[in-house]
Amino acid sequence: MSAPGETTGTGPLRAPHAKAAVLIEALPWLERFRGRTVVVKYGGNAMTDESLRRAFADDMVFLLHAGLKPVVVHGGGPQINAHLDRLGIESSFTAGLRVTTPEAMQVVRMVLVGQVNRDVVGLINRHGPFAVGMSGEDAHLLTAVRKHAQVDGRKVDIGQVGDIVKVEAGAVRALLDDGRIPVVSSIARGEDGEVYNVNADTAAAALAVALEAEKLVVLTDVEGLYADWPASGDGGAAAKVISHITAPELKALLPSLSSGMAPKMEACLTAVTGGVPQAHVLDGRVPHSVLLEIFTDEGIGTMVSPEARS
Ligand SMILES: Nc1ncnc2c1ncn2[C@@H]1O[C@H](COP(=O)(O)OP(=O)(O)O)[C@@H](O)[C@H]1O
Ligand SMILES: CC(=O)N[C@@H](CCC(=O)OP(=O)(O)O)C(=O)O
Repeated sequence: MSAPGETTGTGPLRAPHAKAAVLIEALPWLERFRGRTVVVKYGGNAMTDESLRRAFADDMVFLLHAGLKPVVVHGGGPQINAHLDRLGIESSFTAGLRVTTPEAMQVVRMVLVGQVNRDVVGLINRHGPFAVGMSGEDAHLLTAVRKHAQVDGRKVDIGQVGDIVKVEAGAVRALLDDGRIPVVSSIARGEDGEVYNVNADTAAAALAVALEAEKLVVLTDVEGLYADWPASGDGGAAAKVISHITAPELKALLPSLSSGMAPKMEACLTAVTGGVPQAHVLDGRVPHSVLLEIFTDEGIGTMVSPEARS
């Protein structure tokens, strides 16, 4: 590692200027986002590599020190799958949502709240006393009702999966005002006394709307929304990522989307139609993708905006 002021790479004169240019490029974005809330959905598929996990935690602490108010909503689909497998419990998905039996619900809650949430909080807190973990059940943060999936125009029962009907974000706001980073698991309470499994993209969007966030950032394991999925699904040279899509365009595209992308893009649509100025789907496999998106001129991944950019 080089000491401050030392030069590396392309030459003794250019390197410091290039570094200064990177910092200065961030200035308008620092001015724009200072004091603003950014909700970051951290998908289970983007959590598998240790160095990427550390880079993610660095990014959240960087945002905090830069004067933004980051809120993390995490997933953990692959981690839940692994635990269900170990227990010999079968799991299946309908329209991108886990069919959640009462038995599976216990595992979902245990893995998200007891394992993944703790891991994310621990990673961030290597930097200091910043992250505070919460389940969506805590302080009535997320209230849900039982959801049914729509398959070919039919309502299909998918068990204890919830649709969020109410967000009481007071506890999250209090943490933000105290300079903390709330880390939220996507479990919701029901007014019927049940506990519900909520897709983490959906939970992040609902929270972004309730907090009047400036941005929703969704980290996943692809570059963004591919136009010609599944043909471009290997991410090869021919893969075409949609860099910008408006809410009306996305609404028209939604019925054709499959698997995990369906709830993800629906969440982006919910966010921007609910008043969040921008939602982004980014590649969580790229180190520091959140910082690149927020603080550099060329956006990455797929951006969803309410209307066309002027
Ligand atoms: N049009 C599309 N563009 C990109 N990925 C898509 C598309 N349609 C389906 N997918 C799939 O959706 C996945 C992301 O959803 P998911 O697995 O639920 O991720 P996460 O755990 O990050 O929420 C991608 O890895 C890809 O396999
Ligand atoms: C209803 C539903 O599908 N819930 C998800 C919750 C976790 C999640 O969304 O995790 P990712 O973001 O990693 O996909 C599940 O049980 O897998």
